Amino acid sequence: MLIAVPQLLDATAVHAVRTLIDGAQWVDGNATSGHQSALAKRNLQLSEDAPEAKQAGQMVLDAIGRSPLFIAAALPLKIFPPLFNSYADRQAFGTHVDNAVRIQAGTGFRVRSDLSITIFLEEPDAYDGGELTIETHFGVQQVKLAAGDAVLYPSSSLHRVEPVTRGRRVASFFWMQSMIRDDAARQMLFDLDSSIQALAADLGHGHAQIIRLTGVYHNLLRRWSEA
Ligand SMILES: O=C(O)CCC(=O)C(=O)O
Ligand SMILES: [Fe+2]
Repeated sequence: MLIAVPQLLDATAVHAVRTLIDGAQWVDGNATSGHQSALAKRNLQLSEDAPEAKQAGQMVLDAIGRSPLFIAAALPLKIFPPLFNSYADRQAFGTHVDNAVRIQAGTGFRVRSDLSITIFLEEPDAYDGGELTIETHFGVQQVKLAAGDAVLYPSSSLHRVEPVTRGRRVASFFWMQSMIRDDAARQMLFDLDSSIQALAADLGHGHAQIIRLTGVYHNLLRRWSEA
């Protein structure tokens, strides 16, 4: 399932993150790749332990913590510290799936990648190409969103970044272990939650049937989640 999260970062946050990272030192993106990805990957990344990456990463974590849509869609258990990448001059990332387990250098913090996210940090009209192309059960989807918008997608899906032929594409990306490992189960919980929220807006959270449905949501989460 692909889920767009519009304006996960507002314009002020995008500007603050870009100001920090644009002045930082970028390195060959293969620093974080697995063997298969390394063959396909041609881009630049901020080094994981660059102070700018840590500070900008914290801004991204603050933003996702404030987004009810992100939380409802991802149901995150563990989040790999946000990374930042950039593509220009025909750089691209060929078709791959993300490594199943990410281990943070230095700390040994381990995250099973259930979900991947790309947060676009450049306006789409500032560059050509650079679509995130994701193969789904409903066919191939191409994603290129406004600065500050994000897309969540299963880390298990084949995906690639198309060559950037003009300008520069800048993004934040990272992986998450969800409380709900199974994509279909997570999608059902998200649909149920979204419908409950929409009904509650009409009928009020105190409505007896909304209370029952909210109970069903939590009881499914209790049954299925790792916490
Ligand atoms: O830049 C992107 O949107 C995705 C990057 C990616 O697929 C990866 O680093 O594994
Ligand atoms: Fe990837």
